[in-house]
Amino acid sequence: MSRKKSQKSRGGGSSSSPATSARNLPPKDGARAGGKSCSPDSEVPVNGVVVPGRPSLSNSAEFYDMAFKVMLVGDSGVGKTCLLVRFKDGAFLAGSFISTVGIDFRNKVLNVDGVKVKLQIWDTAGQERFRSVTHAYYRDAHALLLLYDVTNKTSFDNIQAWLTEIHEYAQQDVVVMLLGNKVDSTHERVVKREEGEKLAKEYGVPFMETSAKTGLNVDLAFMAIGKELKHRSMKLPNEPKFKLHEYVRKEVKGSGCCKS
Ligand SMILES: Nc1nc2c(ncn2[C@@H]2O[C@H](COP(=O)(O)OP(=O)(O)OP(=O)(O)O)[C@@H](O)[C@H]2O)c(=O)[nH]1
Repeated sequence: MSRKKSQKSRGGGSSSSPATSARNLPPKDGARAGGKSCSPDSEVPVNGVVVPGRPSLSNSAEFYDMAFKVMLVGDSGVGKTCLLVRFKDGAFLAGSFISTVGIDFRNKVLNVDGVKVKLQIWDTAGQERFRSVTHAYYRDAHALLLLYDVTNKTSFDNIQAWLTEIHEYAQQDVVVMLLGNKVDSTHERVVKREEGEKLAKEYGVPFMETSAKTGLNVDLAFMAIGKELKHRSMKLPNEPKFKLHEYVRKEVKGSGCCKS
């Protein structure tokens, strides 16, 4: 599958403008990027967790102890690619919006309490026409970051439909986190933080507002997922149970504050 993006106007929704150009993305780990090898590292899934048989090298040539698959989902234009690029490269892809075609992944190894946790992060296309492609990837996902755009009410209204889709296609115990992105756009905001919080509470999922532009809460979102997955898979006898909701509540920063 190609990871080229088709250019389209801003404003979200699921229009399907024809492809005109590819975005000048930084190099990616995913196989679909520039003809690099597509197969993830030689890892053996054990109880759904990808555990290397020996200290392993990831695509990004970093050792890790355990690996998990994380998917970014949500309407087209909510900022999934930008969130991933911010997390992976610490950069923001400003300029014209070029929509993802299909699906692609990038790796990042996090140090979670002394354990090297590799997140293989799949960036999906939000456009309706790619839905059947992304459905196939839900099954293997350990965590899903579900995004809406705080400046786009439709993307927020569609969260319910995304959750229904997740319940239909993902594993029952998949970790889901709701993210309200683009909080830097204060003047264009149409979805209040309280609305996001209420919806997340209704569905029992952790919630935070993020900005791929400023970096607000971006590292935190992935670290929270990494911590939850690591604790689930290790379950050390003397270790207190990790409480994802509590961790997020404690660590999250408000949009008026600082960078993550
Ligand atoms: N102000 C602001 N703009 C953002 C932010 N994140 C993304 N954008 C902009 O929103 C547009 C869409 O971002 P993408 O990351 O391509 O959106 P996407 O969810 O990957 O879209 P699809 O690939 O179509 O699914 C781009 O013009 C970005 O520059 C953010 O945090 N703040």
